[in-house]
Amino acid sequence: MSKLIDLGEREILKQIIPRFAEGAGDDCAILQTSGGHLVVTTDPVPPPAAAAIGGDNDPFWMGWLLVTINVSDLAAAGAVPLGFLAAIECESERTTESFERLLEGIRASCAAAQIPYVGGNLREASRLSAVGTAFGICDSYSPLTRVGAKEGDSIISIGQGGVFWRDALRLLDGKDFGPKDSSPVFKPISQIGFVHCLAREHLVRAAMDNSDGLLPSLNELASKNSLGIVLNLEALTVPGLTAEESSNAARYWLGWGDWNVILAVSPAHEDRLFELANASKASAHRIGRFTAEHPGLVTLQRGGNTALAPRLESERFAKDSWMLKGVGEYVRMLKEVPLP
Ligand SMILES: Nc1ncnc2c1ncn2[C@@H]1O[C@H](COP(=O)(O)OP(=O)(O)O)[C@@H](O)[C@H]1O
Ligand SMILES: Cc1ncc(C[n+]2csc(CCOP(=O)(O)OP(=O)(O)O)c2C)c(N)n1
Ligand SMILES: [Mg+2]
Repeated sequence: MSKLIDLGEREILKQIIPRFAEGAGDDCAILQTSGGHLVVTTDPVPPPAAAAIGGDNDPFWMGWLLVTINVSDLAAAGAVPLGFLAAIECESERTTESFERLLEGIRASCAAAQIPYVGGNLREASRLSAVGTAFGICDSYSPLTRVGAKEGDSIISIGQGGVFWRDALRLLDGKDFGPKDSSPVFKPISQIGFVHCLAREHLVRAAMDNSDGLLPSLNELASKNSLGIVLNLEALTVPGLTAEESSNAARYWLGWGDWNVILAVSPAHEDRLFELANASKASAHRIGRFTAEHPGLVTLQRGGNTALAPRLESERFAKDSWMLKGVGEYVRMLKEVPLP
């Protein structure tokens, strides 16, 4: 009898789930209604980096992250947010003050994402955990999915990369990283405010959020679209780096934590996309392109040097998952993966 760990999360989602659920396999479920497409997603919150890396156990950060994780999937679908629900399990001995900090985090993150916090569930348990559900709508246009990229399309990140690991590594080294309120280590922000503007104008061929990290997301896009991807490491710049840090800029982009949406965009639509991004003060970066060569694979390029992208997975139910060993193992991998 085989076990889930023999398959790993990706194979479970590929081989088992589709036999039971319709339409699984994208960032959101999509339901057609008379008023457009309803877009729905649900995800639990892991131990927030605020605690795991920042050593700050205020439940506010967990509430904040719960919303960002879910809303980021809505952003990837190009949806406009409609409502958020939180199913919370909590110890009966927890103070009301601590419980309210969790709710304050949810409320503040919902306000930042402009999504109303409209309900959820509450029951007692031996430890605090929460699962979010977010609803959105694409009224007069189709939701974005991971499939649809064409050879020659540009890969554009909506959202700045690398800031999470710039700050996280400073924190782990005991250095100053600025105010908690403006760092994605504590207050990660999704791209929900902007991606729908692009979807509405049909400027995007495929999209996915980078919640598992940039490299796994690019691998998934390459695989789902049967195309190769070339990631241009020189395009992966990070603001505010010291001279010492600047040689690691590309590396900082590769891990999870920045909550960006990665797009496939026809070169014909790029000018309009950057025009809209400027007008909305959204951050957009052309970081690579889709190719017909090496379908399913991601190649890293720096000048004339190229190399196959290393494995930097956050796969659940996997024997080699860093999640079994803790975030320190991920930090080690991120610092050590060989790059051209
Ligand atoms: N228990 C489940 N039942 C049905 N579909 C599922 C289940 N777990 C995951 N899926 C589907 O598999 C896909 C991938 O899930 P997941 O990795 O959680 O996506 P994301 O990383 O965007 O949160 C999604 O389409 C999701 O709806
Ligand atoms: C502030 C913060 N940012 C990022 C992380 C890391 N992180 C949060 S959710 C997640 C897994 C991916 O999330 P999602 O794709 O939404 O869920 P899943 O695929 O596990 O269902 C990771 C690696 C963290 N723990 N804390
Ligand atoms: Mg999920």
